[in-house]
Amino acid sequence: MNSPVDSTPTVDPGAVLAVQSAPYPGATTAPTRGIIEVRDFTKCYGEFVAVDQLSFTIGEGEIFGFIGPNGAGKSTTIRFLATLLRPTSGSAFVAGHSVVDDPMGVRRVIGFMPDDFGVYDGMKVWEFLDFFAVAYEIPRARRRTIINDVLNLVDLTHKRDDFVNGLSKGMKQRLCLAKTLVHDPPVLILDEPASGLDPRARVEMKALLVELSRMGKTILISSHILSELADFCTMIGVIERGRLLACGGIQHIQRQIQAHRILKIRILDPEPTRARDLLESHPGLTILDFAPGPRAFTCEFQGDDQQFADLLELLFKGGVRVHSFAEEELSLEEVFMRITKGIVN
Ligand SMILES: Nc1ncnc2c1ncn2[C@@H]1O[C@H](COP(=O)(O)OP(=O)(O)OP(=O)(O)O)[C@@H](O)[C@H]1O
Repeated sequence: MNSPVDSTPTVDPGAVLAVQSAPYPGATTAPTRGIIEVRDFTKCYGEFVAVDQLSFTIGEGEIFGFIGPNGAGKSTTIRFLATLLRPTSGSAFVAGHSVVDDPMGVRRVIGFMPDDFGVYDGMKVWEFLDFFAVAYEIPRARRRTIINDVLNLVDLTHKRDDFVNGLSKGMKQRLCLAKTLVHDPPVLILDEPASGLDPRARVEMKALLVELSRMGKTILISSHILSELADFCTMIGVIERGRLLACGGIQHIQRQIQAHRILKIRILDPEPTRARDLLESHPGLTILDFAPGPRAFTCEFQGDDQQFADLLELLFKGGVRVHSFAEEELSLEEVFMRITKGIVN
C-alpha cells in the first residue's frame, strides 16, 4: 500500500473528534454514529482552500454518492479518507480507525479505487491481484481461491491469464475494483469508477456495485453526474468549491429545494381573472407566466405538500374550474444545477 504522499503539517489538535466506545473490532478510536465520519476536514494548498470544513457521516451499509463538478474537492476528500493526504485541519474515522492517527488500521478496512490507476507492464491479471493480496499479507494458501472469487465477481475469470495492458478500459476498471476486494474490506471508497466507460460498461459497473452493497459493503462513490448515482445510492452529498451544499437522501435534498417548487395550473374558465386574483392573494405564490392558449399559469410556490393541497382547495372553493394542477418535476440535473448554483443554503 502507498504511504501518505502529502507533506503538509499534521492535524490541528483541537479538531480531533472526541472518542467514544468503539463499536468495530480493532478500532482505536470510534466514530459517533457512522462507519465513515468526516469532521471539519479542511485542506489548503498555500492560500487556496480546496476543501473547507467538510463534515458528513455515512452509516453502515449505505451507498453514498459524492457528487460535485470538476474541481469541487471530491478527490481531495477521498484521498484524505484513503490516508493518502494529510489534512490542514480536521479528522475522520473509518470503522472506528482514525485516518490521521491510525492510517494502517484504516487501510485494512477500506478498498480504495483511485480516479486514475496505473497498471504494470508485463503483468497478468492474476499476478496483478496476487500482488495486492501479498501486500495485504494474505497467506499463499488462500490467495488462489480469493483471486478466483473476485475475478468471478467482476466477471473476468476468462481473462485470468491475460496481460493487464491488453484489457479494455471497462475490464481494467473492473479489475481495479477486484483489487479493492482481495482483503474483503467492509468499506469501499471509489473515485469516479465509471468515468470514461461506455454506457454498457457503466450499467455493468453499477450492477456490480449494487451486488457489493447486497454483500454488506458500505460504499462511498464519487461522480460529477448526479443521474449516474441517483438511482442506486441511498444517500448523496453535494460538494462545490470545497463546501458541502447538501447531504442526505435524494428526497430529503429535493425537500430542501421545495421553496422553489414550480407549479403548472391549467384552467377551463374562458376568463383567467378569478383564478389570477385567487393565486395572487396567496402569500407563498408568485405567478411567473400565463399562457392564454392552454390557459395555463406557471407559478413559483413556497410551501409543503399540505399547503399545496390547500391551494387547490382554494381554487375549487373560489369557483375556478381546474383542468390540471401539477408540480413541475425537476430533473435530477436541474436539482443538481440549483444546488450547485448556491440556490440552496
Ligand atoms: N496538489 C495540489 N496542489 C494545488 N491545488 C490542488 C492540488 N490538488 C488539488 N488541487 C485543487 O483543489 C481543488 C479540488 O480538487 P479535487 O481534485 O479534489 O477536485 P474533484 O472534485 O475531485 O475534481 P474532478 O471531478 O475534476 O476530479 C481543485 O481546484 C484543484 O485544482
